[in-house]
Amino acid sequence: MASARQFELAKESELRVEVASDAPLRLRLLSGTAEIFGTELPPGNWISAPPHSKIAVFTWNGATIELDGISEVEYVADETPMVSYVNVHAILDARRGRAKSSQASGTDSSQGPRVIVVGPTDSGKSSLCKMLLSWACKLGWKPTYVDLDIGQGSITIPGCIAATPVEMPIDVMEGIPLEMPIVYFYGHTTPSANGDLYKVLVKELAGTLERQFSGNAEAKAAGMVINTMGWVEGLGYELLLHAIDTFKCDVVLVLGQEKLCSMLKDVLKSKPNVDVVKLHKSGGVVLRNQRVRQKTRSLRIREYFYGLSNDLSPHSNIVNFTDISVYRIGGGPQAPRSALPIGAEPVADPTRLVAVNINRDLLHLVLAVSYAKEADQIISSGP
Ligand SMILES: Nc1ncnc2c1ncn2[C@@H]1O[C@H](COP(=O)(O)OP(=O)(O)OP(=O)(O)O)[C@@H](O)[C@H]1O
Repeated sequence: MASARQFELAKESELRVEVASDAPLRLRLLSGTAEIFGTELPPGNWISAPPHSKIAVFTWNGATIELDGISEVEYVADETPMVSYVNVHAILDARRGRAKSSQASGTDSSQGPRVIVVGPTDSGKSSLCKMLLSWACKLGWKPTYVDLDIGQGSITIPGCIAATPVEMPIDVMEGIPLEMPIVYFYGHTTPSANGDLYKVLVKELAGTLERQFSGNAEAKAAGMVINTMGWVEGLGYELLLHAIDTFKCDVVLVLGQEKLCSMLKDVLKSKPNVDVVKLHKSGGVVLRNQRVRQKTRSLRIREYFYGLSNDLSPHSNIVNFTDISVYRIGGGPQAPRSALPIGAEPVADPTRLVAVNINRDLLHLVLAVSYAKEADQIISSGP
C-alpha cells in the first residue's frame, strides 16, 4: 500500500489507519472537513502521522482524504460513537458557560465540569479525553488535562501522574502541549507496586490544582478532563473511587463496560451532583497486548529524552556521588519483626524514605530529580 490513494468519506464516518513502526505515512484533506481525535485537519497540507500510531480521521459532513506511504491497516467505518461523544461535549460546554456567568454574578457555582474518563484497558479513554479537550479549546476554553495513567500516560514519562492546561486543539503529531505541566513522580508503571503512595500523589496533584484554580477563574470555569488507568478491578477500582473523590469529579464517563458503570452508579448514588454516564467504545480502538504496551513505554521514555523526531539530545550533568542523595519511597518494613509485639505483622510504610546506596543497581533506571530542600518534602514537592 505504498502509492498515494484517496478515500471518499460519507458524513459521520471515519478512516481508521494503523501506522507501521518504521515506514512514514502522511495524509491530507483534499475536500470537505475532517478531524483527528477532535483536532481539525488543515485543508490541503500534508500531515505526517507518527510511527506506531493508530488514528481515526473522522468527518461530520463528508471529506476526501489522501494517504501516502505504508500503513499496516486502513479502512473506512461508518459506525462510530462520535455523536454521543459530541453530545457530552455540548453538555460540558453549557456547564462551563454557567460557571463563567456565575463568576460574573458572584454566586458560588463558578467551578466548571470536572470530568473523569474511566474504563478497561483499550476502551478509548485517552482518545475521548483528547476529543473533549480539543473541542473545548476550539470554543475558546482552556481546560486542564489530568493524566493519572502511570503506564500509558500522554503528558510525560511513564511512572508519573501529571496535569497541564490545554489551550489549543491537540496537535496530531506533537500530542499534549508540555509548556507548564505539573508532574508527580511515582516511579513504577503499576499502582500495585505502592497503592498508598499513588493515592498520596493523586491527593498532592489535586491540592495543587485546587490552589491554582482559586487564583485563575478562567481555568476554574473550563474545568478538568481526567484520564485514568485501565485497571478497573480490585485495587484499580478502589483507586478510581479515590480519584473521583479527591478531584471532586461531577461527571464520570464510563467507556464500554456495563458492570463498571452499574457499580459506579450504585456507589455514587449518594452523591446527587455526580453524573455517571455510560458511553460506547469505538470499534476502532486498537487492542494492545503487554508486549506492545512495554514497547510504547520504552518509546515514550526515548521520546522524553530525544524528542519525537530524535532531534533532541539529553543534557548531561556530572555530579559527585557525595553531592547527591538517592532515596526510594516506601521501602520495606518499618520495624524488624523482633521489635514488634508478638503476633504483629510488620507493615511497610508506603511513604517512608529509604536512602539507597549508589551502586551498579541504579544503572538504566529512571530517577526523578527533586527540588525539595529537605528529604521529607520530596513527595510533596514534585520532580
Ligand atoms: N476510532 C479509532 N480508530 C482507530 N484507532 C483508534 C480509534 N480510537 C482509538 N484508537 C487507537 O486505539 C488505541 C487505544 O486507544 P486509547 O489509548 O484511547 O485507549 P485507552 O482506553 O486510553 O487505553 P489504555 O487503557 O491503555 O490507557 C490508541 O492507539 C488509539 O489511537
